[in-house]
Amino acid sequence: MTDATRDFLIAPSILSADFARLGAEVDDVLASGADIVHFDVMDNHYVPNLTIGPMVCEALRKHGVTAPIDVHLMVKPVDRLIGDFIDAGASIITFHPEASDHVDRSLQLIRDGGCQSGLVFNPATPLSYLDYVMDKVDMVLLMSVNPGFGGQSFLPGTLDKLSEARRRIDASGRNIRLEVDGGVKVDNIAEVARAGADTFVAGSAVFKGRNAADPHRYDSVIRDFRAQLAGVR
Ligand SMILES: O=C(CO)[C@@H](O)[C@H](O)COP(=O)(O)O
Ligand SMILES: [Fe+2]
Repeated sequence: MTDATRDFLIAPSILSADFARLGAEVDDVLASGADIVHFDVMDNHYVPNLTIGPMVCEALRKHGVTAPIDVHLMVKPVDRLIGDFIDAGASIITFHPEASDHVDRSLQLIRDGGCQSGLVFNPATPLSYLDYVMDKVDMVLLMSVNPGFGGQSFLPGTLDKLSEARRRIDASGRNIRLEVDGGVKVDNIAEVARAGADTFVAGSAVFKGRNAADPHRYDSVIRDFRAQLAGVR
């Protein structure tokens, strides 16, 4: 495994940000040390919640956000929105394989649009969806909660699944990120990293963790995450 594949990235989920001041929230969290912006798209069909779409992604780019935007599509069908998010400035687009009739085609659409591609696995979705498309994914995202809402508790069964995903990624010899999403907190991030994750989505933990002295900064919680990860390297 190369060092590059184990660089740890912190990806705050803006689902838990203050939507009334989203641009400023994204600026603040990036200035506080976050690496990438996790952008949850929910359609009230594939998941029982409704959030934000390509116009908001485009607005963040126009606002001046230059960090990678990691679009997590929880929508069905997926293909038309892939094109819209490519045009809106997404950097990474992941989708749930059950929500696409043609997984290979959806992955290819993302790559053809110049974005990094990935598959998302719900807690009960088997990793076998990777079997014939490993060469078409740049990211594997394991849900550690059932998708649809922030603020849920980490499902412990995810740890073994992360180890299995890490084995598959290492065996592929490709530089594929292993992201985890749901219930990641300061007190479990080290264990999650030890199981094989290198990219950590955290919504409520980050946005409820404003600095006590300055409510526009998140340095202290992001520093706490990194301190935990430093012990894992
Ligand atoms: O995709 C989702 C939920 O479906 C996530 O990205 C959540 O937004 C993570 O929130 P926390 O569990 O970290 O609060
Ligand atoms: Fe997400």
